[in-house]
Amino acid sequence: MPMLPDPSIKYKPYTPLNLPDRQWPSKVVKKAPIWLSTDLRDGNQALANPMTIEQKTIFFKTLIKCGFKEIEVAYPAASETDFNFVRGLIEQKQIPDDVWLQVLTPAREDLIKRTVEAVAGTKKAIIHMYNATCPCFRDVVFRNNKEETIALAIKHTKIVRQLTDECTAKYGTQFKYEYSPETFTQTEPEFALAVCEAVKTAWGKAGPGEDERIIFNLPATVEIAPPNHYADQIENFCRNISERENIVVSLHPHNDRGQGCAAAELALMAGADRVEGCLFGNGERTGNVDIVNLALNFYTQGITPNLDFSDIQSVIDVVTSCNDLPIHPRHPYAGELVFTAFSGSHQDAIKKGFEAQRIRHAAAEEKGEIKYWDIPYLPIDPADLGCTYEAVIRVNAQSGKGGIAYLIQQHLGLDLPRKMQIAFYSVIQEIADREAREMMVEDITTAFRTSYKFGGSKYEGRLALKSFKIAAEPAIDSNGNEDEPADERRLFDGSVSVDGTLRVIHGEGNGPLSALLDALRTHLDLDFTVREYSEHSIGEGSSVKAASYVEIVRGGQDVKESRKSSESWWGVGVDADIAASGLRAVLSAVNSAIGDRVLPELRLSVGFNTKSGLADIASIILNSLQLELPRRLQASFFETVQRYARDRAGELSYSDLIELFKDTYRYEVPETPGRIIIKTFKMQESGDKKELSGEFVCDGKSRFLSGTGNGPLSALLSILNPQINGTLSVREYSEHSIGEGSEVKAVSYVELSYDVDGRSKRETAWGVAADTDITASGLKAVLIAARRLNVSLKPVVNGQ
Ligand SMILES: CC(=O)SCCNC(=O)CCNC(=O)[C@H](O)C(C)(C)COP(=O)(O)OP(=O)(O)OC[C@H]1O[C@@H](n2cnc3c(N)ncnc32)[C@H](O)[C@@H]1OP(=O)(O)O
Ligand SMILES: CC(C)C(=O)C(=O)O
Repeated sequence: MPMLPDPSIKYKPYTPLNLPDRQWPSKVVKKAPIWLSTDLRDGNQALANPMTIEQKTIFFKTLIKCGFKEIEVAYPAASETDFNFVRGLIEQKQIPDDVWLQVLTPAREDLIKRTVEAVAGTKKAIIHMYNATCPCFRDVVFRNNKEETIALAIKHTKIVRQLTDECTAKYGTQFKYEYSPETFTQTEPEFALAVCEAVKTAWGKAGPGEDERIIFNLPATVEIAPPNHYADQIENFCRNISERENIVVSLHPHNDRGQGCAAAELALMAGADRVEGCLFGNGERTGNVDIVNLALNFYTQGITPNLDFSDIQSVIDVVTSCNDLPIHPRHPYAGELVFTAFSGSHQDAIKKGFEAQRIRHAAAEEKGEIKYWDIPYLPIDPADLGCTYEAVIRVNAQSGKGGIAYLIQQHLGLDLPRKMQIAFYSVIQEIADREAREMMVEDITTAFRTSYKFGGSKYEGRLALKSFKIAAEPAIDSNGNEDEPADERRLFDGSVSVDGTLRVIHGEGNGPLSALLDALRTHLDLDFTVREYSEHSIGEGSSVKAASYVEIVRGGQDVKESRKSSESWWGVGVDADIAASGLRAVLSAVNSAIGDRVLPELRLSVGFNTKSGLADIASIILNSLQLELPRRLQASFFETVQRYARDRAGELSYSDLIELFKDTYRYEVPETPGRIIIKTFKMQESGDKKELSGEFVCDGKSRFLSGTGNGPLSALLSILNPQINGTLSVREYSEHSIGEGSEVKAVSYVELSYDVDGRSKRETAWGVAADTDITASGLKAVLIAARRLNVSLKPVVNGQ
């Protein structure tokens, strides 16, 4: 059957109340009402499979935990289950002293008796009696006229009074009485008032004390009108019922028009004191009013709701399992999608909102002001309900850069610059479109790591920084201006893995990044310049790290061109050292830029292009012996290599080169009896100095010698210098480890200079040595350098 073109031939509109002086529209509710949960009665009676005693017990405990002080637990006359459940609660003393047990009964003597019996012995009980008062029910269900309806209510109220008085006398149970004219909203307003006046008189003991007041529960049993009509009806009732102070006006909205919450809120403005409803809106048909929704509406107005949903998920779990009904994903406050934004503009606003709020809160904190929650699209802080921000932003093809950047910030701690957000957004968009699915956080972080070669060896790109040193040297002041100090130039010396092979590279620039780019240009033929750079810190205290972001463009363009260039690549780097984070960011961007481009191979070049030749030879030593030669040693060895190659007409293989290195520096070559050998040694503290003592063999003669210095090397020189003609001193020293775990060794590089009186030229030589003991490696390196300098020993006097 189609819908009617003119529904007025079938449905009557509601009759508005003539209340021209209504006050409620300008009232503001400033405190939460008394709440009654009727989950275990109205909610339960609406279930296909009403709850078992076990389920009701679990639910009851949850309601107590949420803070309900009035709970309608059953319709005890309806079933053994309900009756026994109530008895169980009482007999097992499961009811806190401040909680009222409410039970429902129709206006029938036998059923009232059974109901009072159910609660006998409990501390506090509310007997809730109802009978139908509206014309349709009067005529159709009860076939009673108005007088008979009032008489029924009076008679059974008196029965309730008598039975409860007897129960109080016998068991000490304290009673309140609640009466519901069903369905209030469809009852003539003056008749609803007349019935309630009659019931109040019949009850005979309503007073102004908190526990003396009679409860008139005014149900919108079926929601048949807009919420303003309910508010008018409630205001009219409150204004016209006598002894208002002796009455609790209670609301019992249903949700047939989907306006249960609105009706309750307007009716509270109209003067009601109490609300009956169910968690998440279970109940007959479309349900009772949702108390969680109402309570949290109060909360988000800054009003304490007197109910606690700070672990809303545990409440959802109990309610859904006991009711065996799901909660809609869009259900206010509780649905799994209600704190989630998929769409780009929402995500962007939320991200900006969090940033702005952080700043606002910091300022408010300083001024001792309230830190108000004010985030676009999020009326409540999910954390207040025990939810995480995890699901606030979820990404699909409708999402924008802001949301994606938010997730990167949340999960990787990176605050991407705006232009990089745009660049990464297109990466995600492409995947989301192609795969036509939601992008989970892990999809996004993995795409980020893969795109920017970020996050450890697993994501390493074709170029990866292995070690580096940045040195400063004064720049030549081209202006010749002596008043201002000249800027310093930066020298980059480092090793970079290039497609798995270690390469030693050197470069110079105004700063570390341009020095690295210069090194890439020189050694790998990669020409890029930085167009944008930014950085921020991650974390605090000793664990603080720097995150750097760079945008590079092709080199060889002038500033104007490079500013306009539409082709650019972004990179990111994180490191405890800020220079390292910037260098990593450059390599990350370069990795994107080079794609599959073939890079110049590592070759043995001993020609006159010293910059790359020197580095290539250092790279070969690094790859074969794992030795990271200091810059000056590279230069020194390079000269040796060039001489060697010249003597052999340029013929030099990789293995020749390695042998040449070992031979030159006596590296990993068994010690041959030299002019000075250390056989055994001991280091010990001597005041704030170090004392070295040991057995030395000088020109084949064993000597026990000792000396002190600031460290082992100066202590050794203090031993050697008195034995030789001239003076040895350390010009440069460095060390690093090679190998891993128990195989780890220290390698020391020492450059000694040798001054001999009468010789105009000071001689220098390098020594390289490795040992599992770092002191021994340093001492050995000194002795190798000394032997290479051909120091002449003084003659031995008296065995000394
Ligand atoms: C709006 C609400 O939610 S009201 C609460 C509704 N909840 C329930 O009905 C759940 C529990 N109900 C039950 O278990 C049963 O209906 C019982 C035990 C109360 C009564 O069962 P029965 O005696 O078999 O009667 P039945 O279920 O047919 O109820 C209808 C009878 O009760 C009468 N009745 C209905 N409401 C009331 C009332 N509030 N006061 C007095 N009598 C009433 C009807 O007029 C009808 O009487 P009739 O048999 O003389 O025509
Ligand atoms: C018993 C009454 C209050 C009721 O449940 C209703 O009218 O919906």
